[in-house]
Amino acid sequence: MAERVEGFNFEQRHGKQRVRVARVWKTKEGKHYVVEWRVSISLLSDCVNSYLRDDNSDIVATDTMKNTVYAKAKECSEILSVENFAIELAKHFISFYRQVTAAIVNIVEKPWERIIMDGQPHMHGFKLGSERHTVEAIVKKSGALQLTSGVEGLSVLKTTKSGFEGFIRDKYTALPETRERMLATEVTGLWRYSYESLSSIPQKPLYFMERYNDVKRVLLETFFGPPNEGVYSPSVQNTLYQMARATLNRFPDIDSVQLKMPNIHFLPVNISNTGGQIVKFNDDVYLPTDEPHGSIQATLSRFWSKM
Ligand SMILES: O=c1[nH]c(=O)c2[nH]c(=O)[nH]c2[nH]1
Repeated sequence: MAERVEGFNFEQRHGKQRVRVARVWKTKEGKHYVVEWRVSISLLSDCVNSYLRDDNSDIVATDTMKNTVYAKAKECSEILSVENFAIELAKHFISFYRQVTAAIVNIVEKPWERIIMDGQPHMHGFKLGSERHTVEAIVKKSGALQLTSGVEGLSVLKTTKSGFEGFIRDKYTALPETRERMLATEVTGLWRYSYESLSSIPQKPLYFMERYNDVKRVLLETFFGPPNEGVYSPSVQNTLYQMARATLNRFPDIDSVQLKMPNIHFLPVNISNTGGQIVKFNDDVYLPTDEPHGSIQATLSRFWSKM
């Protein structure tokens, strides 16, 4: 989106980051639903004069963008997925302002979950869960759409069925080979949907919310394996690939999956003093660490995907 300005190439965008909004919906029967979103907006718009001279006549004020988040939240009279809210916001900016050629809306949803008390879902009580649902919607004036959903902070750990063998050994290698270790990671996932226009997205208001839960389930099932036997992981790399592949195989409307899976190490504890060994590691006592950690990431796309 570069343009030529005074003999230079010039690219610009402006927006409002981290606008926080919560929205509550209440049914006649007294059941409440709540979402909390952190919304970031970035507009590609023809407002080059504001950079070149004292002329703000083409600027959509970022304060207006912030207000729009609250106004649109108010307008949503029915519960909707974070994806649909992002698309609604983006649609507003590209259709309302002649200057705006594309809107990029990123939202992170805070994981408020209905509390269950004595097996009974509470009508208006919620507690904070852990992993967060994310979305990026890019909408152009033409109606072209790029929709990417994701999950962040999905921390998982298994205490066995993980090993790491057969890697390069050289004069700096100290890591022993093993078929028995802990495997822990914090998954960040992004998946791009195949819908390429505003008119092609599914009409069901909670479609993408269900997809989010289904993708998470497939990622977790693949990471852990069946409850009793589990599944052996020969490396984080292989497990990551299996997770990405299972997602593409299961969901035909997802074209591309990116996974980041840091290898969070649990170090075996062995302690001795001159009197002998105080703690001898027997796959039982570990030193949990967060630094340093391995970093493993990959993107798997269908051949025809544009990601
Ligand atoms: O699953 C792993 N992948 C690696 O690339 C790696 N490197 C390492 O030291 N341990 C591990 N484990």
